[in-house]
Amino acid sequence: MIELDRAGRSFKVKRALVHAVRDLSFRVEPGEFVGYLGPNGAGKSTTIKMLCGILTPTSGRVRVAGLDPSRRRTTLARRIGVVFGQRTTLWWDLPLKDSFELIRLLYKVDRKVFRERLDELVETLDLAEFLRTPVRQLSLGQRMRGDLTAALLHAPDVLVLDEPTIGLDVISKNSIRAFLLRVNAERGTTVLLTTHDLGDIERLCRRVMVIDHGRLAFDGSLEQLMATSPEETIEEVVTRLYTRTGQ
Ligand SMILES: Nc1ncnc2c1ncn2[C@@H]1O[C@H](COP(=O)(O)OP(=O)(O)OP(=O)(O)O)[C@@H](O)[C@H]1O
Repeated sequence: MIELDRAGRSFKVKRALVHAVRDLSFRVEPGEFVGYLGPNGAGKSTTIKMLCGILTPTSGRVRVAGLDPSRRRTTLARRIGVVFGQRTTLWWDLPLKDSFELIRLLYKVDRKVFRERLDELVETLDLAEFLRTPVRQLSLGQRMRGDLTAALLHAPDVLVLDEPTIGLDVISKNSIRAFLLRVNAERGTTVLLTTHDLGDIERLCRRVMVIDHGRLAFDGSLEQLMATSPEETIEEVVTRLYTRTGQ
């Protein structure tokens, strides 16, 4: 579903070249739920931007659902849903339901199918009482549930989440985590999740990839990650991994 083959992305900053992602190769199969970890500046957002077609790789190859994201961005948009926890993709001044209707029109989703999907998402994410509220008046947790709904209305095969639980309280976090597990289990949606919250990883991800300095530093199951140092907590294991690769 996701395939990177020696993908790289560099940026020219003044006269220097910053290698945000180097020689990155991995595959994510349909239905997997993968955590994508790494310290600040490791290259996670750059990877995600290449997956959505926002950034073109400067070397190597990226494929999502068999498509080259930067060349087939419009076609890919129908297969992928993306949530950036740090900023909304909803229309700031519009009531939530109007944002959803605009998404229906943009993706040309059949009215009846849309209604059914929206009803289900609104019920699961408990959004009914906020549908008429402008996005700018929503709390962070309410807004995040709105963003998740928006990302799933066109029933994508792949869901890419960039810090979807950032700033949320424990209750909101737990409800979003339960929702994501359900989407993955019931719809078979492939999920790639970037987070600094290791609770997200423990609760959600069967597989974990760690990137540092643009390179893959670990790729394996959560059990394998923990088995690298059985006495340690996940925070300790990840800290050690970040420190080691950061040297
Ligand atoms: N547009 C850009 N121009 C120049 N350098 C960039 C650009 N985007 C990212 N970088 C650099 O690439 C590296 C990787 O950045 P990226 O945003 O992918 O990291 P990240 O893992 O998402 O970090 P964080 O956890 O802090 O969000 C950093 O050194 C960053 O400064």
